[in-house]
Amino acid sequence: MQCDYFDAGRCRSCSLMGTDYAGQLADKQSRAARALAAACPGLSWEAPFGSVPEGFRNKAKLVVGGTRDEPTAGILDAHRQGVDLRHCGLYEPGLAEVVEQVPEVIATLGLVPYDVVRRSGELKHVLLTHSPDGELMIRFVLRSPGQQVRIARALPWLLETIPGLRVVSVNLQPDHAAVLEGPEEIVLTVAEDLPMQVNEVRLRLRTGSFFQTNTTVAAGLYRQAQDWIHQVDPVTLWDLYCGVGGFALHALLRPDGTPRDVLGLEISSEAVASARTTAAELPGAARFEVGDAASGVGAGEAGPLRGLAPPDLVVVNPPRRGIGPVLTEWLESSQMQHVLYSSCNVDSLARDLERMPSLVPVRARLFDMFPQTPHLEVLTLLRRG
Ligand SMILES: C[S@@+](CC[C@H](N)C(=O)[O-])C[C@H]1O[C@@H](n2cnc3c(N)ncnc32)[C@H](O)[C@@H]1O
Repeated sequence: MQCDYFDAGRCRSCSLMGTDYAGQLADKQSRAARALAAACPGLSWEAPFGSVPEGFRNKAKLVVGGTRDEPTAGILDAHRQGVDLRHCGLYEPGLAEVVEQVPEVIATLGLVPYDVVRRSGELKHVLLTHSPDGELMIRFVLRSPGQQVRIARALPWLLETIPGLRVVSVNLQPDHAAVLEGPEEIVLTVAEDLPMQVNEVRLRLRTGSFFQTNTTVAAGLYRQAQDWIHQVDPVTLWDLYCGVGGFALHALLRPDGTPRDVLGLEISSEAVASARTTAAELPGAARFEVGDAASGVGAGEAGPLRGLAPPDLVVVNPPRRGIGPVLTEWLESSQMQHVLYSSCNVDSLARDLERMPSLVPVRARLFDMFPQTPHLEVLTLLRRG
Protein backbone atom coordinates (compact mmCIF):
# COMPACT_ATOMS: atom_id res chain seq x y z
CA MET A 1 0.00 0.00 0.00
CA GLN A 2 1.20 3.53 -0.74
CA CYS A 3 0.10 6.57 1.29
CA ASP A 4 0.74 10.21 0.36
CA TYR A 5 0.39 11.32 4.00
CA PHE A 6 3.09 8.84 5.03
CA ASP A 7 5.38 9.76 2.12
CA ALA A 8 5.03 13.46 2.96
CA GLY A 9 5.78 12.78 6.66
CA ARG A 10 2.35 14.15 7.66
CA CYS A 11 1.38 10.93 9.45
CA ARG A 12 3.59 8.08 10.63
CA SER A 13 0.91 6.04 12.42
CA CYS A 14 1.27 3.16 9.93
CA SER A 15 4.89 2.40 10.70
CA LEU A 16 4.97 -0.60 8.29
CA MET A 17 3.71 1.44 5.34
CA GLY A 18 5.79 0.50 2.29
CA THR A 19 6.63 -3.02 3.57
CA ASP A 20 4.94 -5.60 1.36
CA TYR A 21 1.94 -7.24 3.03
CA ALA A 22 3.23 -10.85 2.87
CA GLY A 23 6.41 -9.67 4.62
CA GLN A 24 4.40 -7.90 7.35
CA LEU A 25 2.41 -11.06 8.02
CA ALA A 26 5.49 -13.30 8.10
CA ASP A 27 7.25 -10.94 10.57
CA LYS A 28 4.22 -10.84 12.86
CA GLN A 29 3.98 -14.64 12.75
CA SER A 30 7.61 -15.09 13.85
CA ARG A 31 7.22 -12.48 16.61
CA ALA A 32 4.11 -14.23 17.94
CA ALA A 33 5.78 -17.65 17.76
CA ARG A 34 8.81 -16.35 19.68
CA ALA A 35 6.56 -14.91 22.39
CA LEU A 36 4.83 -18.25 23.02
CA ALA A 37 7.93 -20.41 22.58
CA ALA A 38 8.88 -20.27 26.27
CA ALA A 39 5.46 -21.56 27.34
CA CYS A 40 5.36 -24.26 24.67
CA PRO A 41 8.51 -24.76 22.53
CA GLY A 42 6.93 -27.26 20.06
CA LEU A 43 3.64 -25.42 19.54
CA SER A 44 2.35 -25.75 15.99
CA TRP A 45 0.49 -22.76 14.61
CA GLU A 46 -2.48 -22.62 12.25
CA ALA A 47 -1.89 -20.56 9.09
CA PRO A 48 -2.25 -16.83 9.92
CA PHE A 49 -5.61 -15.19 9.22
CA GLY A 50 -4.68 -12.23 7.03
CA SER A 51 -6.57 -9.09 6.12
CA VAL A 52 -6.92 -6.90 3.10
CA PRO A 53 -4.00 -4.46 3.45
CA GLU A 54 -6.14 -1.32 3.07
CA GLY A 55 -9.80 -0.32 3.44
CA PHE A 56 -10.25 -2.54 6.53
CA ARG A 57 -10.95 -0.19 9.46
CA ASN A 58 -14.55 -0.01 10.65
CA LYS A 59 -13.88 2.96 12.92
CA ALA A 60 -12.36 6.39 12.61
CA LYS A 61 -11.09 8.30 15.64
CA LEU A 62 -10.61 11.79 14.25
CA VAL A 63 -8.87 14.49 16.26
CA VAL A 64 -10.35 17.86 15.26
CA GLY A 65 -8.10 20.90 14.76
CA GLY A 66 -7.87 23.96 12.56
CA THR A 67 -10.41 26.77 12.68
CA ARG A 68 -14.17 27.15 12.67
CA ASP A 69 -14.14 27.89 8.91
CA GLU A 70 -11.42 25.41 8.03
CA PRO A 71 -11.48 22.52 10.46
CA THR A 72 -9.14 19.55 10.11
CA ALA A 73 -9.98 15.91 10.90
CA GLY A 74 -7.11 13.55 11.57
CA ILE A 75 -4.33 13.89 14.14
CA LEU A 76 -2.34 16.63 15.89
CA ASP A 77 1.28 17.32 14.92
CA ALA A 78 4.22 17.78 17.29
CA HIS A 79 3.09 21.40 17.92
CA ARG A 80 -0.43 20.12 18.68
CA GLN A 81 -1.87 21.68 15.54
CA GLY A 82 -4.44 19.82 13.45
CA VAL A 83 -3.28 17.65 10.53
CA ASP A 84 -6.04 16.77 8.09
CA LEU A 85 -6.06 13.09 7.05
CA ARG A 86 -9.51 12.89 5.46
CA HIS A 87 -8.24 10.70 2.59
CA CYS A 88 -6.61 8.04 4.81
CA GLY A 89 -6.75 4.71 2.94
CA LEU A 90 -7.33 2.45 5.95
CA TYR A 91 -11.10 2.99 6.22
CA GLU A 92 -13.72 0.63 4.80
CA PRO A 93 -15.09 2.16 1.58
CA GLY A 94 -18.45 3.25 3.09
CA LEU A 95 -16.66 4.84 6.04
CA ALA A 96 -14.02 6.54 3.86
CA GLU A 97 -16.75 8.48 2.05
CA VAL A 98 -18.10 9.82 5.33
CA VAL A 99 -14.68 10.69 6.78
CA GLU A 100 -14.11 12.86 3.70
CA GLN A 101 -17.30 14.76 4.55
CA VAL A 102 -16.43 15.36 8.21
CA PRO A 103 -14.59 18.73 7.98
CA GLU A 104 -17.43 20.16 5.89
CA VAL A 105 -20.03 18.86 8.37
CA ILE A 106 -18.12 20.48 11.27
CA ALA A 107 -17.93 23.81 9.40
CA THR A 108 -21.63 23.71 8.45
CA LEU A 109 -22.63 23.03 12.06
CA GLY A 110 -20.43 25.97 13.15
CA LEU A 111 -18.60 23.86 15.74
CA VAL A 112 -15.40 25.43 17.05
CA PRO A 113 -12.41 23.05 17.04
CA TYR A 114 -10.70 22.67 20.41
CA ASP A 115 -7.26 24.26 20.46
CA VAL A 116 -5.04 22.20 22.78
CA VAL A 117 -2.37 24.90 23.12
CA ARG A 118 -4.79 27.75 23.92
CA ARG A 119 -7.20 25.49 25.80
CA SER A 120 -10.06 27.11 23.91
CA GLY A 121 -12.77 25.88 21.56
CA GLU A 122 -15.23 23.03 21.91
CA LEU A 123 -15.04 20.10 19.46
CA LYS A 124 -12.24 17.70 20.35
CA HIS A 125 -12.94 14.52 18.39
CA VAL A 126 -15.34 12.95 15.94
CA LEU A 127 -15.69 9.18 16.41
CA LEU A 128 -17.28 7.09 13.68
CA THR A 129 -18.17 3.40 13.46
CA HIS A 130 -19.37 1.74 10.27
CA SER A 131 -21.35 -1.51 10.20
CA PRO A 132 -21.27 -4.29 7.59
CA ASP A 133 -24.83 -3.22 6.61
CA GLY A 134 -23.51 0.24 5.72
CA GLU A 135 -24.99 1.96 8.79
CA LEU A 136 -23.07 4.47 10.91
CA MET A 137 -22.66 5.80 14.41
CA ILE A 138 -21.21 9.30 14.83
CA ARG A 139 -20.15 10.73 18.18
CA PHE A 140 -19.12 14.37 18.66
CA VAL A 141 -16.76 14.75 21.64
CA LEU A 142 -17.21 18.26 23.10
CA ARG A 143 -15.40 20.05 25.91
CA SER A 144 -18.66 21.39 27.35
CA PRO A 145 -22.41 21.20 26.59
CA GLY A 146 -22.33 24.74 25.07
CA GLN A 147 -22.48 23.69 21.40
CA GLN A 148 -24.55 20.54 21.93
CA VAL A 149 -27.70 22.38 20.86
CA ARG A 150 -26.22 23.07 17.40
CA ILE A 151 -25.81 19.34 16.81
CA ALA A 152 -29.25 18.54 18.22
CA ARG A 153 -30.95 21.15 15.99
CA ALA A 154 -29.10 19.90 12.94
CA LEU A 155 -30.07 16.27 13.52
CA PRO A 156 -32.54 16.04 10.56
CA TRP A 157 -29.90 17.60 8.29
CA LEU A 158 -27.21 15.20 9.53
CA LEU A 159 -29.47 12.19 8.95
CA GLU A 160 -30.21 13.40 5.44
CA THR A 161 -26.62 14.36 4.56
CA ILE A 162 -24.72 11.33 5.84
CA PRO A 163 -25.88 8.16 4.10
CA GLY A 164 -26.67 5.27 6.47
CA LEU A 165 -26.40 7.42 9.62
CA ARG A 166 -28.26 5.63 12.45
CA VAL A 167 -26.86 6.80 15.81
CA VAL A 168 -25.77 10.37 16.64
CA SER A 169 -24.50 11.34 20.07
CA VAL A 170 -22.59 13.98 21.97
CA ASN A 171 -19.91 12.94 24.42
CA LEU A 172 -18.63 15.40 27.02
CA GLN A 173 -14.92 15.36 27.80
CA PRO A 174 -14.24 18.45 29.94
CA ASP A 175 -10.68 17.55 31.02
CA HIS A 176 -7.63 19.04 29.36
CA ALA A 177 -6.09 15.62 28.82
CA ALA A 178 -5.26 13.36 25.89
CA VAL A 179 -8.33 11.23 26.55
CA LEU A 180 -10.55 10.25 23.66
CA GLU A 181 -13.92 10.49 25.40
CA GLY A 182 -15.54 11.34 28.72
CA PRO A 183 -18.08 9.52 30.87
CA GLU A 184 -21.17 11.55 29.89
CA GLU A 185 -22.97 10.66 26.65
CA ILE A 186 -26.16 12.17 25.23
CA VAL A 187 -27.69 10.08 22.45
CA LEU A 188 -29.69 12.33 20.10
CA THR A 189 -31.28 9.73 17.83
CA VAL A 190 -34.10 7.29 18.60
CA ALA A 191 -31.74 4.44 17.73
CA GLU A 192 -29.28 3.90 20.56
CA ASP A 193 -27.20 1.13 19.07
CA LEU A 194 -25.54 0.08 15.83
CA PRO A 195 -26.18 -3.52 14.74
CA MET A 196 -22.94 -5.21 13.61
CA GLN A 197 -23.62 -8.46 11.76
CA VAL A 198 -20.70 -10.77 12.48
CA ASN A 199 -21.15 -14.31 11.15
CA GLU A 200 -24.59 -15.43 12.36
CA VAL A 201 -24.60 -13.02 15.32
CA ARG A 202 -26.08 -9.53 15.10
CA LEU A 203 -24.06 -7.75 17.79
CA ARG A 204 -25.49 -4.46 19.09
CA LEU A 205 -23.02 -1.69 19.67
CA ARG A 206 -23.97 1.11 22.07
CA THR A 207 -21.88 4.27 22.28
CA GLY A 208 -18.75 3.81 24.35
CA SER A 209 -18.57 0.03 23.91
CA PHE A 210 -15.42 -1.50 22.52
CA PHE A 211 -15.61 -3.24 19.15
CA GLN A 212 -12.79 -4.94 17.24
CA THR A 213 -11.29 -2.66 14.56
CA ASN A 214 -11.45 -4.98 11.56
CA THR A 215 -14.87 -6.61 11.13
CA THR A 216 -13.76 -9.31 8.65
CA VAL A 217 -10.86 -10.39 10.84
CA ALA A 218 -13.06 -10.22 13.95
CA ALA A 219 -15.50 -12.59 12.22
CA GLY A 220 -12.60 -14.98 11.56
CA LEU A 221 -11.44 -14.70 15.19
CA TYR A 222 -14.88 -15.49 16.63
CA ARG A 223 -15.35 -18.37 14.15
CA GLN A 224 -12.00 -19.89 15.16
CA ALA A 225 -12.85 -19.51 18.84
CA GLN A 226 -16.25 -21.14 18.25
CA ASP A 227 -14.55 -24.05 16.47
CA TRP A 228 -12.03 -24.71 19.26
CA ILE A 229 -14.76 -24.31 21.90
CA HIS A 230 -16.88 -26.89 20.03
CA GLN A 231 -13.95 -29.31 20.01
CA VAL A 232 -13.54 -28.99 23.79
CA ASP A 233 -17.34 -28.80 24.25
CA PRO A 234 -17.52 -27.24 27.74
CA VAL A 235 -20.93 -27.26 29.44
CA THR A 236 -20.21 -24.02 31.28
CA LEU A 237 -18.23 -21.07 29.88
CA TRP A 238 -17.28 -17.62 31.13
CA ASP A 239 -16.27 -14.84 28.74
CA LEU A 240 -14.15 -12.37 30.74
CA TYR A 241 -13.56 -8.89 29.26
CA CYS A 242 -16.52 -9.78 27.06
CA GLY A 243 -17.24 -6.32 25.57
CA VAL A 244 -20.48 -6.55 23.55
CA GLY A 245 -20.28 -10.34 23.77
CA GLY A 246 -18.53 -11.44 20.55
CA PHE A 247 -16.98 -14.63 21.97
CA ALA A 248 -19.83 -15.56 24.34
CA LEU A 249 -22.55 -15.10 21.73
CA HIS A 250 -20.69 -17.38 19.31
CA ALA A 251 -20.65 -20.10 21.96
CA LEU A 252 -24.31 -20.22 23.02
CA LEU A 253 -25.06 -23.66 21.64
CA ARG A 254 -23.20 -26.94 21.97
CA PRO A 255 -22.52 -28.96 18.79
CA ASP A 256 -25.67 -31.06 19.46
CA GLY A 257 -27.77 -27.85 19.57
CA THR A 258 -28.40 -27.84 23.33
CA PRO A 259 -27.78 -24.52 25.12
CA ARG A 260 -24.52 -23.97 26.92
CA ASP A 261 -24.36 -22.20 30.28
CA VAL A 262 -22.66 -18.94 29.23
CA LEU A 263 -21.78 -15.93 31.37
CA GLY A 264 -19.99 -12.73 30.28
CA LEU A 265 -18.21 -10.25 32.57
CA GLU A 266 -17.24 -6.75 31.49
CA ILE A 267 -16.40 -3.46 33.20
CA SER A 268 -18.38 -1.20 30.83
CA SER A 269 -22.11 -1.08 31.59
CA GLU A 270 -22.82 0.17 28.05
CA ALA A 271 -21.12 -2.91 26.59
CA VAL A 272 -23.05 -5.18 28.98
CA ALA A 273 -26.33 -3.52 27.96
CA SER A 274 -25.37 -4.14 24.30
CA ALA A 275 -24.57 -7.81 24.96
CA ARG A 276 -27.84 -8.31 26.85
CA THR A 277 -29.85 -6.86 23.93
CA THR A 278 -28.21 -9.28 21.48
CA ALA A 279 -28.58 -12.24 23.85
CA ALA A 280 -32.31 -11.57 24.19
CA GLU A 281 -32.66 -12.09 20.42
CA LEU A 282 -30.75 -15.39 20.37
CA PRO A 283 -31.42 -18.89 21.66
CA GLY A 284 -29.98 -19.97 25.02
CA ALA A 285 -29.87 -17.98 28.21
CA ALA A 286 -26.50 -16.21 28.26
CA ARG A 287 -26.07 -13.79 31.14
CA PHE A 288 -23.92 -10.67 31.12
CA GLU A 289 -22.75 -8.87 34.25
CA VAL A 290 -20.85 -5.67 34.98
CA GLY A 291 -17.72 -6.36 36.99
CA ASP A 292 -13.96 -6.26 37.25
CA ALA A 293 -12.38 -9.40 35.82
CA ALA A 294 -8.84 -8.46 36.80
CA SER A 295 -9.40 -8.42 40.56
CA GLY A 296 -10.64 -11.80 41.69
CA VAL A 297 -12.73 -12.42 38.52
CA GLY A 298 -15.63 -10.51 40.03
CA ALA A 299 -16.04 -13.56 42.25
CA GLY A 300 -15.22 -11.82 45.54
CA GLU A 301 -17.73 -11.15 48.32
CA ALA A 302 -19.54 -8.40 46.43
CA GLY A 303 -18.70 -9.55 42.89
CA PRO A 304 -21.40 -10.58 40.40
CA LEU A 305 -19.92 -14.08 40.10
CA ARG A 306 -19.86 -14.77 43.87
CA GLY A 307 -20.89 -18.29 44.85
CA LEU A 308 -20.58 -19.67 41.30
CA ALA A 309 -18.49 -22.75 40.64
CA PRO A 310 -15.67 -22.09 38.14
CA PRO A 311 -16.75 -23.04 34.60
CA ASP A 312 -15.28 -25.72 32.33
CA LEU A 313 -13.71 -23.11 30.05
CA VAL A 314 -12.85 -19.43 30.40
CA VAL A 315 -12.33 -17.02 27.49
CA VAL A 316 -10.18 -13.96 28.25
CA ASN A 317 -9.72 -11.04 25.86
CA PRO A 318 -8.12 -8.24 27.91
CA PRO A 319 -6.84 -4.80 26.86
CA ARG A 320 -3.15 -4.45 26.00
CA ARG A 321 -2.00 -4.72 29.63
CA GLY A 322 -3.11 -8.40 29.78
CA ILE A 323 -5.00 -10.16 32.58
CA GLY A 324 -2.42 -9.49 35.31
CA PRO A 325 -1.34 -11.26 38.48
CA VAL A 326 -4.65 -11.75 40.34
CA LEU A 327 -6.54 -13.37 37.48
CA THR A 328 -3.56 -15.48 36.36
CA GLU A 329 -3.18 -16.75 39.92
CA TRP A 330 -6.89 -17.56 40.10
CA LEU A 331 -6.77 -19.44 36.77
CA GLU A 332 -3.52 -21.25 37.65
CA SER A 333 -4.86 -22.48 41.01
CA SER A 334 -8.32 -23.40 39.69
CA GLN A 335 -9.10 -26.85 38.32
CA MET A 336 -10.18 -25.36 35.00
CA GLN A 337 -9.05 -27.57 32.13
CA HIS A 338 -9.15 -25.00 29.32
CA VAL A 339 -8.61 -21.27 28.82
CA LEU A 340 -9.01 -19.52 25.47
CA TYR A 341 -6.83 -16.40 25.50
CA SER A 342 -7.24 -13.74 22.79
CA SER A 343 -4.51 -11.13 23.08
CA CYS A 344 -3.60 -7.95 21.22
CA ASN A 345 -0.18 -7.75 22.91
CA VAL A 346 2.20 -10.71 22.78
CA ASP A 347 4.43 -9.22 25.50
CA SER A 348 1.67 -9.14 28.12
CA LEU A 349 0.44 -12.53 26.85
CA ALA A 350 3.92 -14.02 27.39
CA ARG A 351 4.05 -12.50 30.91
CA ASP A 352 0.63 -13.90 31.77
CA LEU A 353 1.60 -17.37 30.43
CA GLU A 354 4.72 -17.35 32.59
CA ARG A 355 2.49 -16.93 35.64
CA MET A 356 0.33 -19.93 34.61
CA PRO A 357 2.79 -22.79 34.04
CA SER A 358 0.02 -25.40 34.39
CA LEU A 359 -1.90 -23.97 31.45
CA VAL A 360 -0.02 -24.81 28.25
CA PRO A 361 -0.78 -23.46 24.74
CA VAL A 362 -1.93 -26.33 22.52
CA ARG A 363 -3.40 -24.37 19.57
CA ALA A 364 -2.52 -20.90 18.33
CA ARG A 365 -3.35 -18.64 15.43
CA LEU A 366 -2.42 -15.11 14.44
CA PHE A 367 -5.18 -12.73 13.29
CA ASP A 368 -3.96 -9.65 11.46
CA MET A 369 -6.44 -7.13 12.78
CA PHE A 370 -4.12 -4.13 12.18
CA PRO A 371 -2.24 -4.24 8.82
CA GLN A 372 0.43 -1.54 8.22
CA THR A 373 1.22 -1.49 11.95
CA PRO A 374 3.21 -3.95 14.12
CA HIS A 375 0.07 -4.67 16.18
CA LEU A 376 -1.39 -8.16 16.04
CA GLU A 377 -3.99 -10.41 17.66
CA VAL A 378 -3.20 -13.94 18.83
CA LEU A 379 -5.76 -16.55 19.82
CA THR A 380 -4.42 -19.45 21.83
CA LEU A 381 -6.10 -22.41 23.47
CA LEU A 382 -4.50 -23.38 26.78
CA ARG A 383 -4.93 -26.82 28.30
CA ARG A 384 -4.00 -27.88 31.83
CA GLY A 385 -0.86 -29.97 31.38
C1 LIG B 1 -9.90 -6.05 23.89
S1 LIG B 1 -11.50 -5.59 24.44
C2 LIG B 1 -12.36 -7.11 24.12
C3 LIG B 1 -13.85 -7.06 24.06
C4 LIG B 1 -14.55 -8.28 23.51
N1 LIG B 1 -14.05 -9.51 24.02
C5 LIG B 1 -14.57 -8.30 22.00
O1 LIG B 1 -14.27 -9.30 21.38
O2 LIG B 1 -14.91 -7.25 21.40
C6 LIG B 1 -11.29 -5.55 26.17
C7 LIG B 1 -12.55 -5.31 26.95
O3 LIG B 1 -12.24 -5.42 28.34
C8 LIG B 1 -12.97 -4.45 29.07
N2 LIG B 1 -12.27 -4.29 30.35
C9 LIG B 1 -11.18 -3.53 30.63
N3 LIG B 1 -10.79 -3.73 31.90
C10 LIG B 1 -11.63 -4.65 32.44
C11 LIG B 1 -11.73 -5.28 33.71
N4 LIG B 1 -10.86 -4.99 34.69
N5 LIG B 1 -12.72 -6.17 33.94
C12 LIG B 1 -13.62 -6.46 32.95
N6 LIG B 1 -13.58 -5.90 31.72
C13 LIG B 1 -12.59 -5.01 31.45
C14 LIG B 1 -13.02 -3.25 28.15
O4 LIG B 1 -14.10 -2.40 28.47
C15 LIG B 1 -13.18 -3.93 26.77
O5 LIG B 1 -14.53 -4.10 26.45
